[in-house]
Amino acid sequence: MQSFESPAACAEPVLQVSGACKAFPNGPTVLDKVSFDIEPGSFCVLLGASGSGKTTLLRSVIGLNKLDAGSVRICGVESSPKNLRRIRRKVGMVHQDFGLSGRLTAARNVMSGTAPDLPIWRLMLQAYPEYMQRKACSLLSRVGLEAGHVNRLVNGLSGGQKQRVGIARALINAPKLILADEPVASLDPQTAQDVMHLLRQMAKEQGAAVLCSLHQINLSRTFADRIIGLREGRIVFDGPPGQLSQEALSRIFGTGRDVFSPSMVA
Ligand SMILES: Nc1ncnc2c1ncn2[C@@H]1O[C@H](COP(=O)(O)OP(=O)(O)OP(=O)(O)O)[C@@H](O)[C@H]1O
Repeated sequence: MQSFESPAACAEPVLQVSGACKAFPNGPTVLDKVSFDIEPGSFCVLLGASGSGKTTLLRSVIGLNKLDAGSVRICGVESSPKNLRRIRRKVGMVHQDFGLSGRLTAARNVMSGTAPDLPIWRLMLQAYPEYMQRKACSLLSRVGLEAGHVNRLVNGLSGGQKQRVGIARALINAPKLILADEPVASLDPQTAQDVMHLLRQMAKEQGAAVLCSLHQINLSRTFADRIIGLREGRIVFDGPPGQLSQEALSRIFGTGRDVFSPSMVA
């Protein structure tokens, strides 16, 4: 089996999801035999309506939800409790609600992304090595945060600025895979476009694959290399954006009245 330390790590698929099944106690099946691989560097959108299982799938990939059946491998290593620390070093996360500490500065939030590699005392004292501070500043500059905001508390930043910080934090460990859960859901349409563009550009630059959940059809078409359509926990479409026909959209979203509501189109 390939180890993370090997220079050739991740020549195989970055992510392999195999027969993933999940149901919550007394609830319906949320993931139903979900299987797919993601190749290095690919920008893959997980497209589905609310409740289709996108968040559950992303949480299962990183081991936050335990699967009832099936497996997840990241760079060939099984995502299991005993491997969790190693796995998380290879994965960056971008959250819908940014997942930042509002009372910490932008730079400190970015450095907190190095948690799996730092001794706990450094995290508690917020005592980050100088090279890490330089790296955080460099990333914040690359994601377009103005220099004057680097040492500002995140609470004082706009939504778009916060998500730039979130992307910089996801990148600080040079991940092979970025998991982004509805990363632009709370942003206005123009900022959503800008942030999606940035996420794609930064991931491509760094050679990271992305699995990004979205419910906006236009954003998926614009930014994805590949779209996986999820409906009621099943994959009902898997292909490039050019193949996302009206019929495929009906499979993903059904034919209900709100299928093509304006809120889906960013
Ligand atoms: N911890 C939980 N306990 C019970 N049911 C849950 C739990 N988490 C999710 N669910 C249920 O699983 C289903 C899928 O939820 P999930 O959040 O994965 O969907 P989603 O596609 O991400 O939706 P959204 O776009 O609204 O975030 C929903 O019916 C939800 O109510």
